[in-house]
Amino acid sequence: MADSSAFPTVPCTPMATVSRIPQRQVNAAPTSPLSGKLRGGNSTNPLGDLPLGTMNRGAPKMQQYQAMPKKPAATRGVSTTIASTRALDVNDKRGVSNNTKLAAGLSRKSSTSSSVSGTTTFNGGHTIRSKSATSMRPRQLGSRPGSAQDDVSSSRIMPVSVDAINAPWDVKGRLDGMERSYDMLLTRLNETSEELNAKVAALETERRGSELQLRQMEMANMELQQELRKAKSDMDDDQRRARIEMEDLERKYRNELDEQRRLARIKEEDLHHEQRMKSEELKTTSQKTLEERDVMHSKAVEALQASFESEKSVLQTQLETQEQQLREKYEAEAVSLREELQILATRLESERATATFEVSKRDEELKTTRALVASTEEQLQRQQQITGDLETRLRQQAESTLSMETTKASLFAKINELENVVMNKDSRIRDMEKQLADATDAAALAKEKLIKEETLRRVLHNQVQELRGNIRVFCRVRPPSAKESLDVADIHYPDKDRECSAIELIGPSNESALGTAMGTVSTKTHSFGFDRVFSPAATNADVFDEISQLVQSALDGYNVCIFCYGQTGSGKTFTMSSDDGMIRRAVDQIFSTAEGLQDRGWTYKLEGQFLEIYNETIYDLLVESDEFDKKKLDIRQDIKEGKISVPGLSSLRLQSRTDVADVLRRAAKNRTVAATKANERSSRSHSVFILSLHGTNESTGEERHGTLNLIDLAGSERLAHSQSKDERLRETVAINKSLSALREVITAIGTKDRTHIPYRNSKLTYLLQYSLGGNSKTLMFVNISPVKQHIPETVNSLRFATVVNNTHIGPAKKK
Ligand SMILES: Nc1ncnc2c1ncn2[C@@H]1O[C@H](COP(=O)(O)OP(=O)(O)OP(=O)(O)O)[C@@H](O)[C@H]1O
Repeated sequence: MADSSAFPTVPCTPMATVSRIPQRQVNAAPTSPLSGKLRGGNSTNPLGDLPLGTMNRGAPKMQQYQAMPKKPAATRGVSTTIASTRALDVNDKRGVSNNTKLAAGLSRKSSTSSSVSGTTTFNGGHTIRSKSATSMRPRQLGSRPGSAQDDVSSSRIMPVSVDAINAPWDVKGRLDGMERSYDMLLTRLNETSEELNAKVAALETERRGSELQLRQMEMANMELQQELRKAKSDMDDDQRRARIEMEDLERKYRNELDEQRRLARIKEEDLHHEQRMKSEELKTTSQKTLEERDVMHSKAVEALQASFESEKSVLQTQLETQEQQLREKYEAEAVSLREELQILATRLESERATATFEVSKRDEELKTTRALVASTEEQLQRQQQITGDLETRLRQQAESTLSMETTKASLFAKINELENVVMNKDSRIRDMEKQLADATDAAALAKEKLIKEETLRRVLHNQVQELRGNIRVFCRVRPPSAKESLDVADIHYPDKDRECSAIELIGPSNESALGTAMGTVSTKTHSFGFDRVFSPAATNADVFDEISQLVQSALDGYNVCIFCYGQTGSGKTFTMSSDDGMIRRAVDQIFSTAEGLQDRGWTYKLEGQFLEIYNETIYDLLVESDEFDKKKLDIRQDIKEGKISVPGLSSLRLQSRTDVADVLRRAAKNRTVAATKANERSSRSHSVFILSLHGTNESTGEERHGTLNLIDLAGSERLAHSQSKDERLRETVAINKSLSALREVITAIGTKDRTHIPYRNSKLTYLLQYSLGGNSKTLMFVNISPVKQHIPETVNSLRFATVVNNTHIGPAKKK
């Protein structure tokens, strides 16, 4: 039996190959190269490797077999049956390349075996002839134990020997021999499969050569056919001639033939008679012989039949066993194949899934690409449309350009005309411009002259003031706040469009006894005149414009004293110490002018001091905050030098506007600290900013010493009105004392007899001794409130201001 390992796994692909093999090739497997491959894939076919030559050589062997000494027909018949079964087996296996087909082949084999392969007839010469026997291979018939291997190794033909055919009726031995041959063939099959492949290739080459030869032969055939046609026509001619001759001869010999026939018929009848007689005799003899032989043959057939039956049953059993084994093997193989198939299917499924995924991905990409293509096409269409529109517009543009060219030409003509007109007009305009320029120059000259005259007027006015020696007084009325808007005093500015020096205050109603009896009410108008009156509309800039020349005097070496007088809340601090107040503006101007004077050789050194007089005590506003209030300062007079100093008072060098801003900030901070200690202290103290200027001229060697005192006085309310108590009372007394002293000093200065001027009555007057006493240019701001309720205080302030304004202090001197 063939080893199970001899059945290699049939791959899937060869199955497909098999299914494509034409049926003709399957049946004629040994001669087909494809069947060779098929055999290579199915090693269970022991005859599958028989080469073409071997198979072809089967015919002579068959003839040899037929020519062999006759065996008992029954024996040969059995061998033939087995051989034909094998042959069928081989053919079936060759034709079936998968398990299913193999199983079908096996079942077919079985049925074939049981029907004793085709027709078995007994001929007179005891020869068994069958269809299977004629188609089977002689080598199978001749296989026997011991000789098979040599035969296979020496040749692929199974040798057929007469001895084998005449071998004794050892069916088992013969079967064993056949099985061994079968095994050897199987082994050989594996060995020769490669050779077969090579041979198949060679056969293929041979086939191609044969095809070539066939084509050549076809060509030759065609030539031959042509010759044949020619020969045929020649032959037709000859035939015609021969027929005529034949007919002649026929006619000639017909009579002779008829005669001969008649004679032969007579002779035949004689012979027939004789033959019938002899035949009767022979028939009788033969009948006897045949009957004897029939009896003998019947016995032999019966014996053969019995032996055949037993052998058949043995074979049947073996066949079934083989079939069972094969079935099991094939089933196992089928299972493994199925598993393999399953694995392949799984793999295929996963590959299909991957492929599906890939396909879907590609689909997505395709969709995206299509969408992209669609959008691109859309864009292209849009672009084309735009291009079309643009072309249309271009055409329209070209047309309009053409028409514009025409228009342009006509316009050029018009332009030329207009240019001529314009040129004429230009010359007229130039004339007019010249006239205008002349007029403007004249106006500028007139304005300049006017300004100069105004300046001159002011200078002269100042000179007159200086000659008169008066302290100048500026009156400033602050605007009412939102709260005060319903209680505003009736204030008039009678010369607001001219000198701006008069102010009228309409007092409260007065009802006299007579007036009451008469039923009349009188109001008093308080009229005052000062150097300048500023209405609520005036800004600090407007105010500073009027005092800038006075500030300039400090650079020229004069002592300048500017102070603000007025009741609490009348606008003193706003005028003097606010961000754009007189201190800031005066210092700015001094720095600007000093910088301008550098060209003329002047260098200025500036120093600042800031003090506060509160309750007749002097405080340094430029010390550190924690030092404030700790240092007590006093005033010292240097009669020789003619100046007042405060020893220990901080004096800061001011080199820039920033330094001045720092000084003001520090002073404001200290005043805030002081305010927490004494409520509303800032209103109830005098603050004095002292700017000392020392100028030297390198070119001329001149020196100038000037002082600018900017003073924000405490509120000037009268004691009777203040209703103050305790500390507040003390403050008020101190304030009134210093302000009274100021009044007294100014009054004393204004008198003709100046023997005693009470400067030392207060710290304020003592400090301002040289600023008030004739060696100074002094300016007093009288700040007044616009509130009706404050009219009495306002009138009081204005009266004091009038006194000051009328005071003659003599001309100031340069130092
Ligand atoms: N010309 C002005 N224009 C606008 N507001 C002003 C003007 N003058 C004063 N004020 C405002 O009036 C209020 C009182 O002014 P300010 O503090 O200067 O008065 P004061 O006389 O210095 O008072 P005190 O004696 O208490 O220091 C402030 O709010 C100030 O801003």
